[in-house]
Amino acid sequence: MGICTLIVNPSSGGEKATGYLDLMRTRLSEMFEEVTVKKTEKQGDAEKFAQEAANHGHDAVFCMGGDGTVNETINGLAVAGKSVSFGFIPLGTVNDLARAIGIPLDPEQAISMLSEAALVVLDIGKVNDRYFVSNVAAGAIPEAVEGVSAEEKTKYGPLAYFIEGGKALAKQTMHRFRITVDGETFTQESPLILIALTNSIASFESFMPQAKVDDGKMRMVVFKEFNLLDSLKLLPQLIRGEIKNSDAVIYKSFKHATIAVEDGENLITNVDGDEGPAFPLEIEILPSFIKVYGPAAT
Ligand SMILES: Nc1ncnc2c1ncn2[C@@H]1O[C@H](COP(=O)(O)OP(=O)(O)OP(=O)(O)O)[C@@H](O)[C@H]1O
Repeated sequence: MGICTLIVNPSSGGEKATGYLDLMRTRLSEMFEEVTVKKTEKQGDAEKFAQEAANHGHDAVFCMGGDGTVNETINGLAVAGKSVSFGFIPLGTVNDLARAIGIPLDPEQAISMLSEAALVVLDIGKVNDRYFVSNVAAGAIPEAVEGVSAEEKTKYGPLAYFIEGGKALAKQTMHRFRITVDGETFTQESPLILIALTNSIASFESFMPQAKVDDGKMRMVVFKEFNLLDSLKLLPQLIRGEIKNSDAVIYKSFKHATIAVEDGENLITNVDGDEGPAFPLEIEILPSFIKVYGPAAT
C-alpha cells in the first residue's frame, strides 16, 4: 500500500484546514500503510516537507491548502526529482488547478473522491528557477494585484483580484516587452501578459477552454493597449472562451519563451497567485511531469 505525507497549511482558506484534517487522515490511512502529517508554519515549509518526503522514499505527497500551498508542494517534488504521486484538497479562494482537473471545490467531496480517484498526468511549467502548475502573469495588472491583502481576499474572494486589476487597467499603465516564443521574436507594449498551463485563470474557468492539463503546450496572451471600447468587446469574448480570436490580444501556443522588459522597469511577476521571479523570464514546459489524484474518467 505504500507510505505518504500529508502537508497541511492551517491558515489556508480562512483557517478551514484543521477542521478537515481528521477526515483526510482517515481517508489516507485506508489507502496507505503509513500517513505522516506535517503542518506548515510559514512560507517555504510546504516545499521543504514535500522535498523531504520524496527524498525519504514516500510514494505519495498530499497537501491541503490554497494555490500557494499546491505550488510549493509541486516545487518540492520537482526539486527532489523522484517519481512521487501528488494529491491535494483545495482550500483557497481561487483553486485554479482543482478547477482544471475537476477536483471538487468542496473539501469534503474532494476527500471522499480520493477513494475512487485515478492518477491523472499533468504538465507543469518552469519560470526561471521556480515551477508552476497554473499560470504566470506579468505587467501592470499583476503588479497591482500583488497588493491584494488577505482580508480583501477573505471579504471579496476572487473578485478582489479583478477590482485591483481593473484599477490598473483604468490607469492605462503599459510596459514595453521583448518576447521570444519558440524562436520568433517581437516587441509589444502591454498592460498584461498571461501564460496559462490550463483553462482556469484567477478562478475564471472559461478563460482558455482549449488548454488541457496534459497537452504538452502553454498559451500566452499578450494584451494590447486598451480603451473602453476594446474592453467592452473583449468581455464577451472572454466569457465565451474566445480570447484567442480577439484583436485586442496577441495569442501564442508554445513550449519555450523568454520575456524581457525593454523600458527598464523592475516589474514583479505573479506565479500561481503569489509573487514570482524577476525579469527577464525564461519559461518552459515540462510535459507529463507528475501524476495527480483526480476524478476517474467516466
Ligand atoms: N501556519 C501558517 N500561518 C500563516 N501563514 C502560513 C502558514 N503556513 C503557511 N503559510 C503561508 O500561506 C501561504 C499559502 O497560502 P495558500 O495559497 O495555500 O492559501 P490561501 O492564501 O488561503 O489561498 P489562495 O492563495 O487561493 O487565496 C504560503 O505562502 C505561506 O507563506
